[in-house]
Amino acid sequence: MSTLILLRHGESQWNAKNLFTGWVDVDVNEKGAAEAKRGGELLAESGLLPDVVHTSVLRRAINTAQIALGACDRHWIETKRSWRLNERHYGALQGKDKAATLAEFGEEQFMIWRRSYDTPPPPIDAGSEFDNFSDPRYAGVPSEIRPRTECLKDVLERALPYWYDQIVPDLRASKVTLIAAHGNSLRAIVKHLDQMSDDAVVGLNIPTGIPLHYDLDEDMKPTGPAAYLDPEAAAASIEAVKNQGKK
Ligand SMILES: O=C(O)[C@@H](CO)OP(=O)(O)O
Repeated sequence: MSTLILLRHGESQWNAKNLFTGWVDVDVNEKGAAEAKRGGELLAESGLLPDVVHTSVLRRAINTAQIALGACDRHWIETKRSWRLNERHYGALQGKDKAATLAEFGEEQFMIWRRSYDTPPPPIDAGSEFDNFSDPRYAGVPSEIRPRTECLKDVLERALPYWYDQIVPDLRASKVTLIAAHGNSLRAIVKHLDQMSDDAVVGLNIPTGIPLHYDLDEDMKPTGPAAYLDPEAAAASIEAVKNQGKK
């Protein structure tokens, strides 16, 4: 059996401001750092001590992982990072206020952009303020696959090669494996693991900073339902994520 832990970054500066974030590299705020620390304490309390951590290349996931690992004395473990674990690229919505977007376009369009499986927001304009296309960290990503917007299906398609090539080998080697990533990149991974339908994943929201524990069999299938290490806090945070944008 293999142990996998998924951890969404703690609250970010833009989560708190209610802005669409995507590939914009904002950090966790004070509350987010506290959530990350608590996440690490939960790992220690549960005896789930990671042997390896995989993160995106965005600082809110990188710093959340480091704070959480520090809190359970595993700050020294092997670390791997990939753009394939990044948040969904939010296209032209990056930097926009969620409540203002909801008011301007209406709830149906807002929810299609936020949660539909296969409809991406409009692409971001090249050279606009929150366009990350030429950021040096993506220099090694072929330009034809470097996104200017993404739907969840696109995220799953770019995350799966990393899952199979980098994460599954660690799980097969019996390493307790932590993935520190983002609301939508983790939704894609959960969809894959739990074999959720395209319709069911619309209702899936991931709380900030609370480790989600999976036991996987040798076919990398969950042996039972995944469990949040603090179910009560997870339920409250899921509700808050769900209602973002609404006044
Ligand atoms: O703005 C974003 O990048 C994401 C995660 O914070 O938001 P949402 O939950 O609306 O997909």
